[in-house]
Amino acid sequence: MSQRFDAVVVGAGQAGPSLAARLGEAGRKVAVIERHLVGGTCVNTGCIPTKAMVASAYVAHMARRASDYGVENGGDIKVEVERVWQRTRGISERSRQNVEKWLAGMPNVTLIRGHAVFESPKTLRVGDTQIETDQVFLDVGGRAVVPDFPGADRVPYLTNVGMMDLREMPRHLVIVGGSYIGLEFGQMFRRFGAEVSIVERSERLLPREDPEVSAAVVDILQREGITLHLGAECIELDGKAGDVAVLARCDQPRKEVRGTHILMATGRRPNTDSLGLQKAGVATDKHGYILVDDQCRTNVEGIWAMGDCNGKGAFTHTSYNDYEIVAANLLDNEPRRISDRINAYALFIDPPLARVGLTEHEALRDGHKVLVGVRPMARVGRAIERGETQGFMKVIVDGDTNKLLGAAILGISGDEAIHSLLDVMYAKAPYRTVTHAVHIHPTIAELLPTTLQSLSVPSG
Ligand SMILES: Cc1cc2nc3c(=O)[nH]c(=O)nc-3n(C[C@H](O)[C@H](O)[C@H](O)COP(=O)(O)OP(=O)(O)OC[C@H]3O[C@@H](n4cnc5c(N)ncnc54)[C@H](O)[C@@H]3O)c2cc1C
Ligand SMILES: NC(=O)c1ccc[n+]([C@@H]2O[C@H](COP(=O)([O-])OP(=O)(O)OC[C@H]3O[C@@H](n4cnc5c(N)ncnc54)[C@H](O)[C@@H]3O)[C@@H](O)[C@H]2O)c1
Repeated sequence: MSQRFDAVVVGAGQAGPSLAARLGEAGRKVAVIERHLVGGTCVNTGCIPTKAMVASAYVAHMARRASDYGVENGGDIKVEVERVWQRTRGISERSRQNVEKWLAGMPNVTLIRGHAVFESPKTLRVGDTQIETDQVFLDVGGRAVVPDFPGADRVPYLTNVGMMDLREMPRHLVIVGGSYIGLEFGQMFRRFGAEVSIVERSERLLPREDPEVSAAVVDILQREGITLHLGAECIELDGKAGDVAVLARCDQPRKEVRGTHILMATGRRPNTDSLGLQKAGVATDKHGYILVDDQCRTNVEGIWAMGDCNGKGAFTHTSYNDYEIVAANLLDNEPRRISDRINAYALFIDPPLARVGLTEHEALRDGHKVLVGVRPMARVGRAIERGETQGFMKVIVDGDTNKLLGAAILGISGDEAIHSLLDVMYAKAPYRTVTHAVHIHPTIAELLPTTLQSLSVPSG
């Protein structure tokens, strides 16, 4: 069978459905091809279910701390794992169903289920169906990458996908990789009652962050009883279901961390290896990320790549922004670009780590005249009143231009408060815009002006 569309979107993750909607509204006949679950990683096995679980873990944590607030709840807290999963699944499934309904109601858009492969730049195959089109928009995302550790072929392990199907509470979860996935799952499972060990190759957690950020995150996790093994080299896996071990062979002395379950959180790779990109002539880098220009165009006329698969971002908001860029250029005559994007993300441990722009290290490396302001959360009224004073806020300003270069807020509600700095950075306004703004009392953002009034040249 053969079908013809004006445009084909491959992947119904964070960029694809929104672009399909715009193209359909513009009168184009559009196919969206999805091989698995509509909504992609974020909705089904990523942001949405993990943040739902983080919320359960937070409640468990605060319930244990209830008496700090003068509330007695009768002693031991029991986490009913099956109910946590039911709640999580419910939230994720409703989100997926909403996207499915949205797609089904889009004018001029057809959802085709199956795995798409290029046969030529303007021809794709999905099973027995050949699809001819003028334009292809790839939004194929990525998946967990598991290094070729000795033992990985015989020792059972989980990735973020398997974590969603777990039905029992691990007695001891051993996590390889101490970054977003490892730290978010690590803290939540510790709060659910599991023993948690994290094995990380780098000498410090989150090595891309400034050292005091890494140190504060280590402190937060260790206070909750998470065991960290940093600088772990030459990892091997051993054992069988229910009794597994992660070994760091090159360490002196050699390390062995035994547990009941292993979670691999060692990064992701793009889903571009089974897409037939060679048949279309689409170029990738050596890791398989599709090479794109500043407006998500590949090297082949009529083919675009958006989201995690182009390697220009690894977040839901960057994937969605890629859609906005493509739509603006194609449909609105507005030349939006990836390079206009300011790096921003949050690590959703509790308290969260929110980041925008450059770290202090990056700002110094780039030759800026760096000024830094720091304020511990223990000196932020709202954090004191809430009894959640871990962490600090740090702002980085260019002393020549008076512009904000970056910020980190490791602290309660930092993931929200940081947007008042991010928006000023997008506006390219001087940092004094923030110091002159009157913020609401008592909030976390209220102390951002004060932090900016304490700028000085960093000592180290
Ligand atoms: C555990 C976890 C937690 C996360 N938490 C956050 C968070 O809190 N905040 C945040 O911003 N980001 C988070 N992320 C990252 C976020 O999920 C991704 O950046 C985002 O989903 C990328 O969207 P995408 O559209 O590029 O790809 P995806 O969401 O991966 O969608 C790609 C889609 O393409 C389909 N597909 C692939 N190949 C084909 C093919 N050949 N034919 C047909 N269909 C195909 C896939 O089935 C999938 O549905 C998290 C990720 C993980 C794993
Ligand atoms: N809050 C969020 O926005 C959020 C949450 C979860 C995931 N994500 C996305 O998912 C992606 C994947 O997250 P991730 O944490 O798996 O990957 P990552 O690439 O961020 O980190 C991988 C970690 O594993 C370590 N590692 C790699 N190889 C190792 C080895 N051989 N031995 C020991 N340690 C090793 C690395 O040093 C690193 O710390 C991220 O890029 C992120 O964008 C985002």
